[in-house]
Amino acid sequence: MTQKPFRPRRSVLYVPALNERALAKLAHLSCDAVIIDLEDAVAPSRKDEARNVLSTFLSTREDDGKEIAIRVNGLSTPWGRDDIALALSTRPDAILLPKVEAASDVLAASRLLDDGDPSGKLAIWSMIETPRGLLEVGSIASLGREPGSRLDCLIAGTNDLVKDTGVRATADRKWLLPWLMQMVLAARAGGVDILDGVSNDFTDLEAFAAECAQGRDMGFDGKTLIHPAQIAAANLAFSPDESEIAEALAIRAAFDQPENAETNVITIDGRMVERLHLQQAERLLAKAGLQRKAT
Ligand SMILES: CC(C)(COP(=O)(O)OP(=O)(O)OC[C@H]1O[C@@H](n2cnc3c(N)ncnc32)[C@H](O)[C@@H]1OP(=O)(O)O)[C@@H](O)C(=O)NCCC(=O)NCCSC(=O)C[C@H](O)C(=O)O
Ligand SMILES: [Mg+2]
Repeated sequence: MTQKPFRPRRSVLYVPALNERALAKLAHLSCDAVIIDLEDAVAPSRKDEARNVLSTFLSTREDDGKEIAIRVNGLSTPWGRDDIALALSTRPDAILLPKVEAASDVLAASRLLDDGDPSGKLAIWSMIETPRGLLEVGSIASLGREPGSRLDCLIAGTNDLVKDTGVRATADRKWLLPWLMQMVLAARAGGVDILDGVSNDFTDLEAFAAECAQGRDMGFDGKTLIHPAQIAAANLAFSPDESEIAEALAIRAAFDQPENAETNVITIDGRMVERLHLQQAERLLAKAGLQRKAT
């Protein structure tokens, strides 16, 4: 299977599609990706207006390297198909499907994209935010391993999960943690990225930094954000630090030695290092922008 090119998704900012002032700010923000929301951030009476604003924004913006996803409305709503048509005409990098409950939801959206985007460049990201979606997360994520699959990323929707399950949203997220770990596991099995849910209090940056650190330690690739004030902490938490980079470079250098070419277990600074650690090191170095040059 060919490896997908690495895209950093440390900080992924939601912006309501109707908020022109916020859209105009995006070019100056240092988030890795943006999700422009046509779903929950837009009232039902304003969906058409939001699509128009978004269309103008996407057709006039200059590419600044950020990944752009459009969060469409669900296909069972009156707006989902028009949102997908908009995505096909404006060509973001991805559409984000809300409230995905089964692999068939992703496949249905993928079929709608096939006619307008036969090359399969438009990726699909999927929210996991309902009890059913959570129970099906393994089969949803496993689509990522299907040849030609558009599924590229899962996103935890913790607000909807709290609403639908009745768990209390505590600062330490203790009731959500088992479900979040389930999502991480499913994403790894399916070979897709997984992003942590949002933190609604955008004024308590200390608590936010702690939540980012928790998400990083749980294995998330990045965090979804609601406010520009949250970008710096997410970028910091989900970037490898200097000592991790140094250690990974040492592992790469050790396995590059000709005498280790046929060796799977070596010692570095008194610690056992296996080839599996080399894979881990290469993934970390890719995150730090230090991937090996193609030969
Ligand atoms: C939460 C907000 C409504 C707060 O907005 P505001 O009161 O305007 O905040 P500030 O005055 O502090 O804003 C300062 C300037 O920053 C700009 N800004 C604010 N938010 C954004 C943003 N997201 N992207 C870009 N720029 C932003 C403001 O425009 C101010 O600039 P200026 O006007 O020039 O002074 C607001 O932050 C917001 O709307 N956030 C996103 C909300 C959203 O999209 N929600 C839906 C997605 S979250 C979700 O659904 C999760 C999931 O589905 C689940 O279930 O968990
Ligand atoms: Mg939601």
